Amino acid sequence: MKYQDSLELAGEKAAQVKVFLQRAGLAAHPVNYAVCYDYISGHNEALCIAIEQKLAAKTSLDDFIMADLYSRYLVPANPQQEQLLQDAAGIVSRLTGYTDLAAEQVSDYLQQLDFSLMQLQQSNGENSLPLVEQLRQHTISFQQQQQQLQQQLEQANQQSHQLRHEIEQLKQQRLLDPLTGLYNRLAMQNQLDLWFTEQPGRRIAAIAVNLDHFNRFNQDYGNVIGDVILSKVARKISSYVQSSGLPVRSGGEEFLILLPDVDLRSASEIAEQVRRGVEKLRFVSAKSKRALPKVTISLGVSMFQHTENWHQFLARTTDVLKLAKQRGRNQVASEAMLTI
Ligand SMILES: Nc1nc2c(ncn2[C@@H]2O[C@H](COP(=O)(O)OP(=O)(O)OP(=O)(O)O)[C@@H](O)[C@H]2O)c(=O)[nH]1
Repeated sequence: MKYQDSLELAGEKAAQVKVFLQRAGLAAHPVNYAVCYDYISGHNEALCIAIEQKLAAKTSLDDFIMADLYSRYLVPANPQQEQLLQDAAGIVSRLTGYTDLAAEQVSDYLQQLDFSLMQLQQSNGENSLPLVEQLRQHTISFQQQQQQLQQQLEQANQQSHQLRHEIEQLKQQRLLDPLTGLYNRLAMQNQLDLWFTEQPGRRIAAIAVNLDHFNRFNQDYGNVIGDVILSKVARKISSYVQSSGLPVRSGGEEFLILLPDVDLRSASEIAEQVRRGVEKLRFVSAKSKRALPKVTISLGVSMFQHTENWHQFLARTTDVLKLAKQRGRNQVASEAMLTI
């Protein structure tokens, strides 16, 4: 069991959770409550760090952020994964069973063979026909057993192929954001680790992208339309990323484009193209057929420095993005501006 708090302790924590949720203006529904309870308990270190970072950055926690924290740090194992693991365990145990059975059958047959040969030797040719017949029967039954085993092995082999395919699909899904289809933070982490270990001196640019005044958009038009906007903007962003780059949904309404072998100038040009592309998007409400307001994005561009780790790199890129916000939004800021 995950929680083993006494009734008294759980009551104290519940009171703290209530205060926390009230201060943050969050409803005490199960997701918010679970995230908050874990945070107050302090055992889930990764969750605590994530919340502390948000609080330090004065990010107001809302339902989306809480749902994101829930799925990232609290969500129980995915049932599909559980099923695959069970299937895999089933196939492995069946294969082990077949191997044991095959070894047993071979050993039995060899014993029978030894025994029959001994009897044949001792009989000196007399009464050898029934012995040969017995041996023939043993051989036939052994052949039948082996054929049956062969069929079972073929079946297990087919199932293991299918399983491998499903595992591959699941691995792929684990790396994708379900709303936008872009890569998620896990994929980004993997990719950055790969680039840095494969080629430590490699040039890597990052473009942080954030929708402008998206909170207002959500409030005015609702979260469902907000979601549609997010996925359309995501699609636009990825249309500017070549196959070598990585478009990522790094947070709720935040994206990141990682570009290997690109310098600051080229990355800034790409960022500007993305900005213009998104600005040109037009959205019409399916219900009222009325045009929705223009959506704009702010972008921050920086280059990886080999004296920093990738957390620092991404944090610096976010700082550059903040500069674009401060300068009035709907624009690109580059790290070169930070020193001006
Ligand atoms: N519809 C929808 N909204 C989301 C999602 N994830 C985050 N958001 C919303 O994005 C908004 C982000 O708001 P803020 O961080 O205040 O930023 P902003 O309003 O975009 O303002 P600036 O970034 O300063 O221009 C919040 O209203 C979140 O609820 C999502 O998956 N779907």
